[in-house]
Amino acid sequence: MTLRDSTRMARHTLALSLRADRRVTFAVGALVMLQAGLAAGTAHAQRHVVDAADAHLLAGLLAAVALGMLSHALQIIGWRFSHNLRNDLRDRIQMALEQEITETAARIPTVTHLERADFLNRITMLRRGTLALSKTGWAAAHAVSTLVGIGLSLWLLIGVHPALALLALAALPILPLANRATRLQREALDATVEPLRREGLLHDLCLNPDPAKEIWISGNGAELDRHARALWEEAADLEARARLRGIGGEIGAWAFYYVMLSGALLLTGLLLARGQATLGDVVLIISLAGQLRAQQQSAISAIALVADGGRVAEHHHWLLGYAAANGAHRPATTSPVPARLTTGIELRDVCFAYPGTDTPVLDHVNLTIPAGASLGLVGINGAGKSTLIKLLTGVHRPTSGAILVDGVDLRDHDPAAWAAVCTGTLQDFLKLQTPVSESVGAGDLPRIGDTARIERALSRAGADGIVDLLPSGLRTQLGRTFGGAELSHGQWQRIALARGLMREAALLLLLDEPTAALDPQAEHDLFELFAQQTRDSVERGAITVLVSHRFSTVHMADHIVVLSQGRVAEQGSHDELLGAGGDYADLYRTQALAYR
Ligand SMILES: Nc1ncnc2c1ncn2[C@@H]1O[C@H](COP(=O)(O)OP(=O)(O)OP(=O)(O)O)[C@@H](O)[C@H]1O
Repeated sequence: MTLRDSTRMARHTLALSLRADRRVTFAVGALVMLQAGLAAGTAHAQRHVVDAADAHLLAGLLAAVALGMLSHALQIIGWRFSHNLRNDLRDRIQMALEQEITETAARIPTVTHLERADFLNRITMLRRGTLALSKTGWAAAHAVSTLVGIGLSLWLLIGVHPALALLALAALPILPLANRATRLQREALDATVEPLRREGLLHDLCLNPDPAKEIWISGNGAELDRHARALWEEAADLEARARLRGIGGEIGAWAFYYVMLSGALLLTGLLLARGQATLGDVVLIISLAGQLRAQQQSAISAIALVADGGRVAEHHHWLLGYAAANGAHRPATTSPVPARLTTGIELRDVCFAYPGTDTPVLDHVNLTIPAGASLGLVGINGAGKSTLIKLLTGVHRPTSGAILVDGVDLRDHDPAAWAAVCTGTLQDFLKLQTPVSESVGAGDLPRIGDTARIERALSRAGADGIVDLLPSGLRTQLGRTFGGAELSHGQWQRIALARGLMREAALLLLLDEPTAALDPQAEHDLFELFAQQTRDSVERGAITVLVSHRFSTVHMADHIVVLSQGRVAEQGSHDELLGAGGDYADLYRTQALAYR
């Protein structure tokens, strides 16, 4: 944390406050600054009330009472107003910050960062700290106002006796200790991020219907709960100990302050006894001593809040740096995505390792998919098929090597523009719990209301029969979470497939085991349909890539690639691979025998 982080965040949050409501921001600013003079004004008036009464000056007494009342009333009313308005602004600043964080993370191309534990930890620390961030600007304004107020109180104290200025210095040791207390708390909060993320995940497992079924059968619920509770207790314990350590130091410093305050009162008593101070001065000291303590405490809290905002701002700074370094602010397109493919897609010496690992999942893959062709990808579990699909969509980028689209590196295309011409269904598809029309239409958001297209997609995915059985057809709410109709896993998969078929003019159709829950004949029929559509879309040069463990389906593809441990083990047409007599031929014959 640096002073620069704190200042930058204070300026940024005040700018957000202005953006949220200009007039209220200025009004609150004026009220906060007014507070500085009102405390001294009240004490000053009290002194004159006593001195005027002592001297039997009725006019002076009335004027001092009126001034004191006005000053005190403005102080209380101003504080109430500014406090409520500031809370409202703070909520709006916090919302704007949350939005900024989400948008910054969403602008980072690929999803690689979402699979990095350090990124997820940072984002969690940042999101847990948005309240602290949102307070930074107004805390800084409040600190300035109270410091001015302390200055005015001191000026009045010095007027009675210069030694009384020491009362202001007596609070100084509290400042670093209060700062230390918030630092310890923030460090504890940051240190508990990972255990609390684990705890949340474990509890979600028990509350989410899909994993909850397996947990029920395995009888692991109580154990998971115990484990989650232990993680929570560990985190709560760490935070509580940090709070106690912080408070311990502060108590000592406040004790010192009260010793000094007693000394100030004693000194004023002595001055009064010697006739060097008036009764009004004694009242002034008593009043200011109370006010000064409140002002000092307020200034210390405000400064500690600004410092805490600076600590969280360090995570904010990290996120902006990460986003900038990873292309979130790069000019959108260096090369426009073609409207049609003419040569096709080439993987040139592509290697890939998942973030945080060194193991190559794809190892020097060289492969050409001609425009207008269908590609079948086969290989045992873990061979790298889904990873290859993810690289083709731009969800991840090759660690080395390149993917060329009509000869242009995929990195040179705007990731969003490339994603807009890709479609398909992935292995871990979404079960969108919305009305059927939206669950399918979401595959092509601009056409979410195009009923004819939705019906066409459902029919191509063989899901029209499912909708016919639903009580309100396309308007039927899906999923139990909102009291809708529940589907079987295979039916959900057909809906997901229909969603993937919404983009009729896509250049790349990716099907990663899209029909694993369907019987082999249904999968065969569907892929026959897709292969035919690929051939029909010859003028767009669209490519279809299918991952499947069923050779009876894959054999229809124009080109087949066998992946083994991230490498291309064999490739060619079905006939070429059968003729080669390698692993593909063996596995094809084994499956053919099994289905005979
Ligand atoms: N998000 C990830 N982070 C780290 N490693 C991963 C990740 N996803 C997959 N892997 C690893 O990459 C390798 C290839 O996985 P991939 O999902 O591409 O295989 P696959 O051929 O599609 O397998 P399957 O037939 O089981 O779907 C596996 O060894 C897996 O452990």
